[in-house]
Amino acid sequence: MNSRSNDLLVDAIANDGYAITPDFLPPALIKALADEAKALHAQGALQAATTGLSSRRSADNIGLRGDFIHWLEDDLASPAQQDYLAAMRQLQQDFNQALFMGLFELETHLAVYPPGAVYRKHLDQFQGRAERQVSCILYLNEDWQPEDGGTLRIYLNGNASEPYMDISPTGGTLVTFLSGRFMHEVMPSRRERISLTGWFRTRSTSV
Ligand SMILES: O=C(O)CCC(=O)C(=O)O
Ligand SMILES: [Fe+2]
Repeated sequence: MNSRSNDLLVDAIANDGYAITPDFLPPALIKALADEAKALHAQGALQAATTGLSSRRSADNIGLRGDFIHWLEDDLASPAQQDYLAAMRQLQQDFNQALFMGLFELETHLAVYPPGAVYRKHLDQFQGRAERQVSCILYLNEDWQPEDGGTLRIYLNGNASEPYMDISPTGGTLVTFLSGRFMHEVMPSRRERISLTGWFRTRSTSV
């Protein structure tokens, strides 16, 4: 990835609040990250994701959010994960230099959505806690076809159900958007759907 593509991304965030960047990372790296997610899933090492601040999935939670996740830790990162983290550090620096965003750290997890799983309409900032500033979703799916479904639906006008835009989770595509501005939703897919999702944060604003 070159800095010119980051320039376009940063400009799009400044102008529109979101950016869609195909081929953010090279295909070999995307494949390595996808293989790691699949291996973790096969080992049963992924945890059922939860919503809000709770850490346990309840029966009705699964209808809200059906993915399985693995949080990345800097000191345990594989070489492929380190390459991803380095690209994200560069992006963080570019955001801070161009837009004075004061981004301070990245929290990130792998996510596997089994066929049919969804993540219902939500905002990535938890109520009363504004540290998550920019949501960054990198898709890891090879040969995703339109009929596979699994689009990310981003609502463009607050809580209103229209207008919206649908983005296919094609491997290598990075979607970034302002975490506090856009409600969004993961639609069901007929294939397993894999991603690496990160949030750039500012320092805690909660008291
Ligand atoms: O995977 C996606 O397209 C979006 C995931 C998401 O909204 C989240 O993890 O908060
Ligand atoms: Fe989200």
